[in-house]
Amino acid sequence: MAQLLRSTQWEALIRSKPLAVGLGFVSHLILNNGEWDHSSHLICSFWIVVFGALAAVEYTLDPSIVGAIQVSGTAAALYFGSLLTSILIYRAFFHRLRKFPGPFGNRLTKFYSLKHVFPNFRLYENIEKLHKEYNSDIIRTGPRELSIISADAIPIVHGAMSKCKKGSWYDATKHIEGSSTHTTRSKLDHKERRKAWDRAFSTKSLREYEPRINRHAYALMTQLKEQASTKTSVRISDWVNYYSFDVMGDIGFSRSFGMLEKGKEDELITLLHKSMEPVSIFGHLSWGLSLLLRTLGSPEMMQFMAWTSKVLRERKKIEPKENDIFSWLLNPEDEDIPLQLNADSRLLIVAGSDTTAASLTWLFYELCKNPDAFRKLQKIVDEIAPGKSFLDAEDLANCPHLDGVINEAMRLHPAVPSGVQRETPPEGITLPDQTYIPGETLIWMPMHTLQRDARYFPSPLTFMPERWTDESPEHIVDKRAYMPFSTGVYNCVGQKLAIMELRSVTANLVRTFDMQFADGTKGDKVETDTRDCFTLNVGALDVRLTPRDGEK
Ligand code: HEM
Repeated sequence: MAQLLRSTQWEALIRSKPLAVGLGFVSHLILNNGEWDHSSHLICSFWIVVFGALAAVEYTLDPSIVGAIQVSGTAAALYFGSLLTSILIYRAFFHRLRKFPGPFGNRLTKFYSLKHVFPNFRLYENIEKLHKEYNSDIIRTGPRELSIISADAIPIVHGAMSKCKKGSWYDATKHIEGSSTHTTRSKLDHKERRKAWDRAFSTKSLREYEPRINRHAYALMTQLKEQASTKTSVRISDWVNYYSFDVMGDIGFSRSFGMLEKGKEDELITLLHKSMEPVSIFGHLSWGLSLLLRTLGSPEMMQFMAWTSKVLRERKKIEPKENDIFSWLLNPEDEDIPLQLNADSRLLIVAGSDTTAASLTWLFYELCKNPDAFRKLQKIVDEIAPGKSFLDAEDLANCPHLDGVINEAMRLHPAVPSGVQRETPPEGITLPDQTYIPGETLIWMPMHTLQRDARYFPSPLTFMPERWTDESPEHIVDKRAYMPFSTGVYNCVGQKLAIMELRSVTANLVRTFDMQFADGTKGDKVETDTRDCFTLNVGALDVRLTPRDGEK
């Protein structure tokens, strides 16, 4: 072998600089086709093997470690130099998205987005600034990625007939837990699996869950009364978290997580939030997130996944008296739990708890910030079933002003603020204004920015529940721009349940208490500590709750 390698031709080939440069260009041609985001670990391993082997061969020819490192190092420098030069020149000047405005750095690499993530971990705010800076509805936020804030584009990107599919972002944890109904990128697989979820959230099923929602909302009020009687400051953001977790435990798995009862931050909530933290930094850098999870891993994510699978295993062993969500998802004939249902158990808890808790926290923040809106809501709620000690879902099913408060809080503070990733079909899409978006482009439509756009919601930064009722409908120009639950076939399956929860907690809280920011605070932590981790990790909200005279 060594003899063979020692032939002059081989020696020349191994040390050939033009060859290393040429291979760099060829690699770019290969990498430019297809999707490699979740193969980054394989590609890196391949490079390590190739350049390691080159050093080994060189050592065989000339047994000098320094020489071997030099030859391999030079080849690597030339190879990566030409690969990177080729990629950067192509992305900067020849890429199919070159006509779209945006920061130059974002054309070259998604790493540049990290600049927009730090220091506040709220990418959506910084993307909004970029739309303003470039005065454009469409900006380039990555080499093959656009951010679009046009209501006209929503049906084409997200609508029921859209040809767009979910982008590579959804595959980040596929190697660990397979795909959930939410993360599967196959339209057919999603359609099949979504049928069971739709049954779990049908009107009939929701009616079955109602008493359980009432029970937990009642437990929340009882705990808050206890807190209010002994403390001048109640961390309401924590309490709504306990509530939303307990509801999910009960309706999802027929068990209580007992968080309202314990009344303290459960390790699981900490775990969930920690497991979502890498997403705040790498959320928009799919291959980076994938590489991170495959190399360094995320112990918190693994622990959280192990816990949700355990919850599901325990649920499978019991025969609940009342149907829960997993009554619709589990097949009693399956002996083992299919991997995909483990992913769905995590989906249910993440999608159903944090989003609802974040929405409630922001809603109470807005009510404290706008005392007139608080009093008006209180007055309206007082008129609903005045003789009852507790308002249940049925009492609250028809109160447009209450719904206006909820919609307005979710308009200003959507729980998924950066939107969701979609990818255009190979032939591309054409927007109503005739803008052509080429194929295989990743698109984000940030709800935070769309829902604060004065073209669609005049006086966009004003908290105005009346825009959703007969009182001030002219303050909604284009309702399509309101999509906190997303829209189309992938929209939130739990939205009706979420609305029931929001109604129940909001109405019962305002009729039981007067509420204001805790002394010396103005909800500042919610403003400063909230992080965008796909869903929001909301900062703490401390309020003063005063039981009302003649409280119902
Ligand atoms: C205010 C509360 C909520 C908000 C703002 C919200 C928002 C969203 C959004 C934006 C999506 C689309 C995600 C995407 O396309 O990547 C979604 C999907 C989903 N949500 Fe919600 N959600 C809320 C509450 C809930 C609740 C209470 C549940 C369940 C009990 C739930 C279960 C789901 C599921 C299963 C999906 C995936 C649906 C699919 O892909 O077919 N959500 N949600």
